[in-house]
Amino acid sequence: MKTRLLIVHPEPSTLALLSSMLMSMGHEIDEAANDRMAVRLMERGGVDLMIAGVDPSDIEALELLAYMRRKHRQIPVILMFPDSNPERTKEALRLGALAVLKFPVPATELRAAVTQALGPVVAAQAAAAAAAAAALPKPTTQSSSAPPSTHSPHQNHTPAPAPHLRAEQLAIDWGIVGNDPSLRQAIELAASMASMRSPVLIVGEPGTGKSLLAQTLHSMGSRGDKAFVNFDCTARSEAWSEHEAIDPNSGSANGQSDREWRSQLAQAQGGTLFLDEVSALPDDLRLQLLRSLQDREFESMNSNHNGQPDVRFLMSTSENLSGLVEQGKFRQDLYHRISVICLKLPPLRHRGTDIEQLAEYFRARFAQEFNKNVVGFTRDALDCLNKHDWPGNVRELEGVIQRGVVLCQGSRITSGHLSPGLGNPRVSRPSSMSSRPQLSSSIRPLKEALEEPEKRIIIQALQALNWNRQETARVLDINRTTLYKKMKKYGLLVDGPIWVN
Ligand SMILES: Nc1ncnc2c1ncn2[C@@H]1O[C@H](COP(=O)(O)OP(=O)(O)OP(=O)(O)O)[C@@H](O)[C@H]1O
Repeated sequence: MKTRLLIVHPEPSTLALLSSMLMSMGHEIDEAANDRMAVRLMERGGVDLMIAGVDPSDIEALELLAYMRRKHRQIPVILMFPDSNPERTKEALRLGALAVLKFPVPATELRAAVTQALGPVVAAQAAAAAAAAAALPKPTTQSSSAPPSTHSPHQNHTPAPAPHLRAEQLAIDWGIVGNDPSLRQAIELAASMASMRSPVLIVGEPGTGKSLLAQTLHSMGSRGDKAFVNFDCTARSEAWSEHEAIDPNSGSANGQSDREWRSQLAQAQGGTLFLDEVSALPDDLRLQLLRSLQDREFESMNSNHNGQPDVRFLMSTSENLSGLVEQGKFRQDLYHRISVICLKLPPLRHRGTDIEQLAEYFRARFAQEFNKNVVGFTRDALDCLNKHDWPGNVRELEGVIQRGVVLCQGSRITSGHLSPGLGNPRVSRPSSMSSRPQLSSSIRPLKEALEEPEKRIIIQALQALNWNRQETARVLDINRTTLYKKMKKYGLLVDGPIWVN
């Protein structure tokens, strides 16, 4: 799939230089010496990215950008200024420029900016190709408020409730592939609150795209050009439990958590602090979070800023937080504050045709990355993908397709290029895990073969101990974080499908 770039610059020699820098990436290039020519080429259609060199001191420097935002909102624009001009840069970013580079620009930097800008475009092309390949019924003019249909990969391509253009649009705008109604609902809700300051909790199984959605929510809003600080609560909790094991006297009393919290807030000043897997946040930091949220409420009630850092909190969880509250394992007061706005991401196995769209997207991405001429999938490979349960959700699919592209010697990925065991009958979910998984008799890598008995032992212990993790970790003689990670890996984290509306 070729992408077309439009380069705009008044200097013919610069135009030629930029074209030669980018042509080697395999893009088709159009050139325009001025705004008028650029507009004409835009109206002809087919352009995926505009790169324009402008003089920031020129009063009309941002006219072309403004035109692009008015008429071609989805097409990214990269500007190049010959001199640094922070004021104009800020204005250009506010108007919607994807990036402002200083010209002359090193070829590597320019190519990196172009690759980044075209990521969503490639995703959109892949989504469109996947939709076409799946030969879905023609989209109707159904409105997006129509009730969402329930999708199952077993259903034979139930017509999607909204036009596929919609999926394309999502991919173009935010690099999120998928047409599932619940996914779309979550993204639309995210878009509507992107510039608000209120905390948002993103809920979904591991690998469903919670971090991607958090990053998108941040980038879409008014804080998009400020810091996005990702705080991995599980890693923090693990580091902390190791520290405790070495020094049992250390803890919150020594003020370390206070310093750590302040440092995170300082880093995220003006932007977003994303607490990934918030239920793993250690108790002392939960208290810090609660205080920060309370201070925020106090501040807005009194409409004064009492020196609190200006940080928006986004959080994710793959656990049933209300269940943890009931079991006394998560503070109720904190839960009420963080769960006011809750975005729910559906598991991949409930997302019907999204499996094929995502597979096509990752195939295109990895084929480009590894420079391989892998153009699609055989029917048996698609059957395998559709039959699988995807406990690791989109992340698992991404890994499977990456492997498929690497192993594929021909032009299409076959079932043989996919992971062994994929397409076997679906494994049961945590709620119906009474039966033991069968051990395969085929010879496989040891690490992979050991996963099945490990999973079975963990399930047995959890069931025997009524899913009490602390007890289970004690009985299995592993620490709680290790148990948590293994549960996450095997798709055992969720007590019930809390993200299904
Ligand atoms: N709809 C999507 N379109 C394209 N890529 C996606 C989509 N959803 C997830 N991904 C990709 O799948 C991978 C896993 O996504 P992400 O890390 O956001 O999941 P997560 O729910 O935060 O996982 P975890 O709970 O394990 O932290 C990432 O590489 C992400 O870019």
